[in-house]
Amino acid sequence: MAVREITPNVYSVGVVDWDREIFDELLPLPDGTTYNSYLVIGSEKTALIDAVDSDFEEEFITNLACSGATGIDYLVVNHAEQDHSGSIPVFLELFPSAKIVTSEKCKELLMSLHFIPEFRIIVVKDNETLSLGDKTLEFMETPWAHWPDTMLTFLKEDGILFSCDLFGAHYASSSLFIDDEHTHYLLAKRYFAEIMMPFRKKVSEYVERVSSYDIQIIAPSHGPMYNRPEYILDICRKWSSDEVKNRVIIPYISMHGSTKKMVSYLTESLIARGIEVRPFNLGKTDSGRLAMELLDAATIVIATPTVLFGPHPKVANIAFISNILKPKAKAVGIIGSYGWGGKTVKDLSDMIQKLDVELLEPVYIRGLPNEEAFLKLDEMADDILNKHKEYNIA
Ligand SMILES: Cc1cc2nc3c(=O)[nH]c(=O)nc-3n(C[C@H](O)[C@H](O)[C@H](O)COP(=O)(O)O)c2cc1C
Repeated sequence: MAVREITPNVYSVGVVDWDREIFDELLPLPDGTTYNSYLVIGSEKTALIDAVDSDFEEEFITNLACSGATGIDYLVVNHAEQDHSGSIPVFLELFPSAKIVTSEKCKELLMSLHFIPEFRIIVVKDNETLSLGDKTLEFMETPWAHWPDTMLTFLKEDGILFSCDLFGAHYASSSLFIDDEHTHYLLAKRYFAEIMMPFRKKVSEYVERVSSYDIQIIAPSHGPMYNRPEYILDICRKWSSDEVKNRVIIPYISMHGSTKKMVSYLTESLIARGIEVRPFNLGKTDSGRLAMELLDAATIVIATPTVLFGPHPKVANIAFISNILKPKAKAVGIIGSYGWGGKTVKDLSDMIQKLDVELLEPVYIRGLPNEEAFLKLDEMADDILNKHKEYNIA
């Protein structure tokens, strides 16, 4: 991506990864991503904010050469993850007098992840400032958004918050700023659900903290920048709250149709009670879409047949992922079908121990669902409705 000016003497020098389809070998990227890097040229010193993935170091170095900067004194590293830090070793070779400016925790990580020598690193603390002459950088420690090392950098004179992974979105775009908030919304939601949901209490704290600053632009490390910061601050405030919707999601697998009949029946039964429902066939759904729904649903009903004495592996995988993503749901139900025996309900309950949820009475039946099974599913729907009324959402 070409070097572009954001405000006088502040440039975007990052790269676009149009083709990336998966992140962390786990998260589908329907719209690619970007690795953003920003150059701040002060009257006395020049700082680069974050670097890019090592796959793009050639393009990155070309961007720096085209930026017009005569030298770079500091590389501010907000976060040590390799998609931002992978090109740091090459950068340090090309700019032998540049120093890395980062948090104590990030220093440890950079030294172990990239063997960066300690003498090249300056550690800064929360609220510390660094003068570049007519421009001043202020650092805010924000651990666990989403690694323990993370910090944000605020360029005071221009009101630009370099927010690293916080407020990001995986969105390959040639636009510097968001051109369509509607299109962006779902990508930001997917990103938040996959990356920030487990740390939403921290995110909530950080949203309030940065809201007290006079921010004109938020410049994240993935996706376009925000020249209307309140848009992303407002939605992150909502996503990081405890607020849930009168909605049930049903991740399911069915090999031969019995569990699917139960899912279809429960879906209709919930709709008849005025509850929104979203069944997810785990044979087809991408995990990011499911994560997005996990951000809103008050209840999760996991539906699986028994396979080799336990839940179907695709369902077990989603139960495991839900357990670590820590969605906001307040209740969980288990339904499904077995042939001769096993411990599916117990195994699944054990897999979601980290979730602070009420467990509904399971409906786990032998073979095809009969009238009695359908009555039990109606009872589960009644139970869900009552709970949603208790939560004041139905
Ligand atoms: C590969 C395979 C393994 C199975 N293992 C078990 C098992 O360990 N215990 C059991 O009760 N049923 C087992 N079953 C039977 C299914 O749980 C049963 O047929 C169920 O009704 C299938 O539900 P579905 O139609 O939703 O796929 C197994 C079925 C298959 C295909």
